[in-house]
Amino acid sequence: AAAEPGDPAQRARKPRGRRRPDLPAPELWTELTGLAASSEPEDGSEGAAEGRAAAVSLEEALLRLAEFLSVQLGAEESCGSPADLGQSGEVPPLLSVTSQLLALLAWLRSPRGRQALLQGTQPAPRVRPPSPDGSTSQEESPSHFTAVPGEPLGDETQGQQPLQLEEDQRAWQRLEQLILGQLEELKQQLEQQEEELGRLRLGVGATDSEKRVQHLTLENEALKQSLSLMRDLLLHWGPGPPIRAPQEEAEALLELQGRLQEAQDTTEALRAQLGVQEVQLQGLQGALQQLQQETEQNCRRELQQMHGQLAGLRARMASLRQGCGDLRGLVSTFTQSCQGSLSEARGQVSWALGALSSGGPDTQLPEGQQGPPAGCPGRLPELKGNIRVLCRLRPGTSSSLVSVEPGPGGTVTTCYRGRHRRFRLDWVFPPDASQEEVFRELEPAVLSCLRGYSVCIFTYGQTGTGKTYSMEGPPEDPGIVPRALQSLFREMGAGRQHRVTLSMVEIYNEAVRDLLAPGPPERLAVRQGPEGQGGIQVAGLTHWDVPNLETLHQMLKLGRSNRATAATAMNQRSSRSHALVTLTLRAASPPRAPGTAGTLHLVDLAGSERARKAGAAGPPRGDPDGARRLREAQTINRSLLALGGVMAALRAHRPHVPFRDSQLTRLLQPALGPGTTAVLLLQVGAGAGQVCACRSPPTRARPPAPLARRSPRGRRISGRQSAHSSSPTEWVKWSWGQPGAAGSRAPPGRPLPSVPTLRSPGPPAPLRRPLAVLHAPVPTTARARPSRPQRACPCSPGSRPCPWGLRPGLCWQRR
Ligand SMILES: Nc1ncnc2c1ncn2[C@@H]1O[C@H](COP(=O)(O)OP(=O)(O)OP(=O)(O)O)[C@@H](O)[C@H]1O
Repeated sequence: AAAEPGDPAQRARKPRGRRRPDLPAPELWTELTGLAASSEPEDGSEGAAEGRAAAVSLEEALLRLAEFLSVQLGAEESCGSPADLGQSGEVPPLLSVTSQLLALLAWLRSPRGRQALLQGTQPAPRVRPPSPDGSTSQEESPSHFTAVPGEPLGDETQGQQPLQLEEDQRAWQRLEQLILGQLEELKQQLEQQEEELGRLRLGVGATDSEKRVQHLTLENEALKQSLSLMRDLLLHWGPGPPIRAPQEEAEALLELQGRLQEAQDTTEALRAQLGVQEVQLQGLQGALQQLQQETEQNCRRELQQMHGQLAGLRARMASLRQGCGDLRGLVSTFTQSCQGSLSEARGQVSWALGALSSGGPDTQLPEGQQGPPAGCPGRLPELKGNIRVLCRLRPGTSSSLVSVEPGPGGTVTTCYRGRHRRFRLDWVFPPDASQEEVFRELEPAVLSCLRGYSVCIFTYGQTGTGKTYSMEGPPEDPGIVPRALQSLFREMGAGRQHRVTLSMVEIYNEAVRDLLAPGPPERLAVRQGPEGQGGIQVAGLTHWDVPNLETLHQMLKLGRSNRATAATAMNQRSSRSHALVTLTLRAASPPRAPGTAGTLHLVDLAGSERARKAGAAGPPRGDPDGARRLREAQTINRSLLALGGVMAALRAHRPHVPFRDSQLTRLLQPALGPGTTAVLLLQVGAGAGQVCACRSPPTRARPPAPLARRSPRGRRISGRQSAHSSSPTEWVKWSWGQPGAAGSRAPPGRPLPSVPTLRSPGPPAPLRRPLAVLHAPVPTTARARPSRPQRACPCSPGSRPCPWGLRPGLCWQRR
């Protein structure tokens, strides 16, 4: 190497333990192959035959070395250089071994090497293997071997043989030490690998660990090959005399093999452990996922259960509240009933005392006046509750939509969009219930008016469900109103002690109108009565004394005919207004205290309706009928909503009851207040039968030709006043008054009804209400229509004459 400084072997020897960056693996391979080729003797001397054996062995060694290097390089290329193993500048021991071998080859190429080869199969003893640190000392450098090829070997040389042998022996010992050093390095590498394996056992990551294991496996393979190569070289080139070194080496090799085996076993065990851990990890992940899903499902289920329980609790609380309200109502009703009984007893006692004292000592009370009037069954209405709700099903109602359990405390079950709801009511009438059956349940309440009670019966329900049928009924099967009147008059008997007055109003589009007004229809004002008199007053409302039942029927018929009706998609003759019939029964003689008044309100409410269903929605542009129908439906629904609000407030015993929300509730305020009895007949109808019998599209009933309305003074009624008469509905408003009165007209094709003898009730009698009726209605002041209208309406600005000829304060313009 010293002789040929440019030899690649020298370059390979210099950076011992260091990678040669200037010599890539393929070039190294080429260099080694070239060396192998050049190791053959070039001169073809006689030593060639002997040297061939050494050259062949050397070639084999070189081929093995090349094979090893290829394995090593392949391992490095496939695995890359791991960061921890490939520390910068760290060269695998195999390359160091390679560099040593290259140094040896370089020496063999030198003349001295060749000479040594010629002398025997053993390698030249003067080879100075590099020191373990890679440097070659000056005295051990190949330059120390100064033999020249071709120089004859004399006796002097032979005399120096023991010395030379000794020197060779030392050189071989150094070589042995060097190899042992290499082996030490290999051991250290193995220890490092073991450490790496230990680190892998801690488990960093599956992918990195696998890579590391693969890399270490390849390293192990390479080391194994390196070891076997070294062993072969040692066996081939190793010194003969020192027997101990090969043995130790063999032991060391065995130990190393054992370690290698151990490392391989550890690697295998680690790999198996990794596989097991991966399986366990997958299992754990699956279990975790399943656990999450189960937890989520459980949470959802529990949440739903909680929601259900909450809804149940809410419903229970609502029913408890309702029950509490009912109980409160019962208690208050009972208290009032007791008070009523007491006051009645007091009244009877005082009347009896008065009668006895005025008659003299022998006076006896008439037999028939000792008890309450016949047919008045005690205090049944009060004990049944002051608000009772009955229900009647319209014939033809589909049983799949509405099913009932009829009778007292019966139930109505509705099915709407698959949702069933059940309602318990005071009484439920089946669809085939007759008018007689319905009235029988209401009769006690009706008759209680004779004892001074205020009773209100009204029908409520969707349009076309039979409210008017139940209330009025056809002539051949009369409804509640005719039967109630008949029953009352029958109870009063021929020699009746009551004065009966009648009033009848309708609420059309929130306007209160007198259906029995002798003059043209007018909008009446509803006012709160003066302090002390209480109740509600309707200014201008006529109250008619009714002498007998026939007159009463005629008047009701007249009022009905004046009511606003119209054809809708759901009812051919739909009531477009709320109708209120009020009958006041004032006791005029004993046994009742004079002036004691009972009131019976019979209310036929307009039907609640959906504009779309009733055909009122979406009127074609410019269709005034459709627009009016829509407005009617809106006001009807609004007033019914207000009625619902009032009922809810009464039921909940709220301090404020919103009576003022609509004209309907204002008018009904006296009938719904404390101490009164209200009976609500709920009309229910659903299914095909509910639809109007005439399946043809709703025909616009042609209103009768407008009457030639004229004021009593002969002026034409126009503009806003005549809007009433130009209504599209079928109602006909016509003035009705004393025969021959100005403005009396019969509608075309309609005979004038036989006019009963009416008389104005005159100023109201002083009011004496029974104590039980705390808020009995105060009859409004009956206003007799003046026979002759005033010439001018002083309430209008500029003394413009009132077109209706009304008295001052009643003119609509002023109002
Ligand atoms: N119980 C019944 N038996 C026989 N026919 C009935 C019954 N109930 C209702 N009808 C019929 O149903 C139709 C509609 O009834 P009605 O006019 O009384 O309904 P309504 O509820 O007053 O409607 P609206 O609110 O529109 O005035 C009428 O032709 C009536 O004869």
